Amino acid sequence: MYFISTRGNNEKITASQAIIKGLSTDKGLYVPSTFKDISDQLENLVDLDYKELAYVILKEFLTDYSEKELKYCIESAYDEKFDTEKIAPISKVGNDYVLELYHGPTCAFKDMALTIMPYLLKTAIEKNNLQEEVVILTATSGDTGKAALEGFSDVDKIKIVVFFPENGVSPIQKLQMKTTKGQNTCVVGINGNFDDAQTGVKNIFSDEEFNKDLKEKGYILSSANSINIGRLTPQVVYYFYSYLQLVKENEIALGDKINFVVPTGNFGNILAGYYAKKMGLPVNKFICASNDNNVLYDFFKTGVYDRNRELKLTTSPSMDILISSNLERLLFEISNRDTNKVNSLIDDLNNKGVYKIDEEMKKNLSSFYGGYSTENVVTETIKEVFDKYKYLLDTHTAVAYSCYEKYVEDTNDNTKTVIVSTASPYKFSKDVLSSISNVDNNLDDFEIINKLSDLTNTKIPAPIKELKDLDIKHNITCEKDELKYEILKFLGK
Ligand SMILES: N[C@@H](CCOP(=O)(O)O)C(=O)O
Repeated sequence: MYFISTRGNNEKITASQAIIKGLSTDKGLYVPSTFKDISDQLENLVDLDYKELAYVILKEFLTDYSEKELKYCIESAYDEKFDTEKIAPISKVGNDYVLELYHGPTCAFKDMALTIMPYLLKTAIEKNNLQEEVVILTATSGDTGKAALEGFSDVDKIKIVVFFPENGVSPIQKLQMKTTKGQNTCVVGINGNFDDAQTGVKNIFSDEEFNKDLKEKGYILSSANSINIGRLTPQVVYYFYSYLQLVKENEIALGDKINFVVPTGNFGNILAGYYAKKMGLPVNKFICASNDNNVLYDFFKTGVYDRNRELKLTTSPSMDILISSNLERLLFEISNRDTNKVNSLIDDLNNKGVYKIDEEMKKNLSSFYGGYSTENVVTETIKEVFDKYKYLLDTHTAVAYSCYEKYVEDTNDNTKTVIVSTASPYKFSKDVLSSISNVDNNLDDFEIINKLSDLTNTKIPAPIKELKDLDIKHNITCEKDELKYEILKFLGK
């Protein structure tokens, strides 16, 4: 197994090299050369715990890591940093299942990969005898940033710079990032949106002169976003894990197909599920749930991807995205790996902001269904689910839940369904609280959190509770064309 680019420049590199590089030289994304079908092994995997299963899955992708190296990375990641031994527990809500991916150190699904990625990258640095220090650039709409900062804080030979939209994340997400300790961390709020941050970072990756200059100074760049396969591949694990949990608990029989509903922004999470399907996981549909930024909904409906619209700020900020990076990896697969087609579509996206896939590619989208939810529906859903089941959804999971309700209404599909819950409701406490009760405008963020806890009888996650006592460590803002300057300033160059 090796990694190749979605844009077909004939580069073939190992997993550890791809993790160091992040993005391919031709600006494409690295994809696995093949997918190993493990459907005939599923029966033997039912009783494995999260770590054991992570090894079974990851060894099929990260083939240049030895068993010892991979097990070390897995053991170091999935430990008491998570507040449950299950790591990714499932709660039954009505007839459906909610896969809770927010039990890690920063209370969002990004922890599922960003707790292991620092170990994978450190091992990669050693394996490849890299002399330079790695500078991780991360664009975030709220969740990736903190999870990456937490994972890479004070890791030797690595520095991390996070760019977030100054006015496009929740107050708690912002506080989480700004209070990050670690001598090697830098957090910058930009006057722009997430797409500006992500495009800026991608442009820096492909700026030959800047990269050459950094290399002379002893640095190379990498990414902690899901464009990096070191981020993406660990996310495949929880799709298998949730399926096998349902088998173990006799909710489904081995081989039954299930649906997954995934709140989606950058398309990394849902793509990881699609990769699991390519490895033989029995999946009927992936329901791709968007908020008011419904560019993906339109794409699945019409085959046209059109980012020429205004980005809306919503109560589910982590999904406030119009350029879904990982869709390029899906284009690669649905075109049967035709890199000419991928290049032409991406050229159209870059030059005109819009592309249209052909009928053949559209046919290969049959595993997906696109849905979206408006702000009012999100609010109503949080209330409805809490009133009915006493289960508290965060705003992103509420988008998923309501898209699923609409899907059932449209299709009458009664396949068992897992709703992927991507964040703790406490990260979006004001919007969650105001969905179920009146909120006094004079309350500060922590009074809101306490009220939410009292009212719903749910526990405030420790990493959020402790934010109150932490000092602000980062207070930089910049314009969207000043990213390079901020990086150099941080590096002291
Ligand atoms: N939702 C993200 C945006 C970046 O996505 P990623 O999965 O590619 O890191 C965020 O919270 O930052």
